Amino acid sequence: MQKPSFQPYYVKALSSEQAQLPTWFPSGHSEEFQLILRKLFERGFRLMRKLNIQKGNLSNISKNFVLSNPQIHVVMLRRALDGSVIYLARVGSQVQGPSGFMHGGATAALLDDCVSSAVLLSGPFAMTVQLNVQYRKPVPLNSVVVVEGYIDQTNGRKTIAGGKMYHPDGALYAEATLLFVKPRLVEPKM
Ligand SMILES: CCCCC/C=C\C/C=C\C/C=C\C/C=C\CCCC(=O)SCCNC(=O)CCNC(=O)[C@H](O)C(C)(C)COP(=O)(O)OP(=O)(O)OC[C@H]1O[C@@H](n2cnc3c(N)ncnc32)[C@H](O)[C@@H]1OP(=O)(O)O
Repeated sequence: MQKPSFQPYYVKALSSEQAQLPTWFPSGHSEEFQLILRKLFERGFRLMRKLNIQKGNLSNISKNFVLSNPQIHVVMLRRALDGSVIYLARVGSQVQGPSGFMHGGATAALLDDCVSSAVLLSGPFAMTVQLNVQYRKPVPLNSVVVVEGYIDQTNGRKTIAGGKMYHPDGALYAEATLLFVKPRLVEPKM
């Protein structure tokens, strides 16, 4: 009798998620694709549909500079356990800074956006007031990068958060610390 083949849960997850993935992403059969997502699934991240945040007054958020940029294709994942967010992004050839490499401002924008998503999805509306980026290695154009955003601590209206951008094999490109402030409630005039 033929044994049923063992199919890890992420393979099933991948096949149901694939239909939603953008066409730029490496095909579902490519090893790179399977490997990146498998590692993220194993760490508890799950794919988020942009559709989930395209409802009502949140619709403008996915139109922002990073998420709507045709040169920065983003697939968003989130881990319910701690609210961390991952952007799996493919950086196009026109996001160039130094020849052949990604512009540092675009790196900062991607980090800011990913960490902002983690903050916004986990709590009340807050804005970035400080962003400190450490650039460790130049990011090649036309490559897939993993961007991770997480919250460190919240104290009153202030939230300290962090982000990392790395190659899918784990090599660090950049890391950032951010301060978010929830705007003061403006008292209505009587
Ligand atoms: C609407 C609901 C949204 C729900 C979203 C749901 C899902 C989201 C999903 C996906 C999201 C995707 C992407 C995210 C989208 C965009 C990401 C981009 C993020 C950005 O790109 S965002 C733009 C750049 N960002 C700014 O444009 C901010 C300009 N800024 C201000 O608009 C004001 O700054 C404000 C209103 C923030 C605060 O003003 P305020 O008057 O309410 O507060 P105040 O001044 O009193 O400061 C209170 C305490 O923060 C300290 N403090 C303030 N600033 C500081 C600083 N720079 N350094 C150190 N400490 C600072 C003070 O020292 C004081 O501290 P203390 O209390 O200890 O004295």
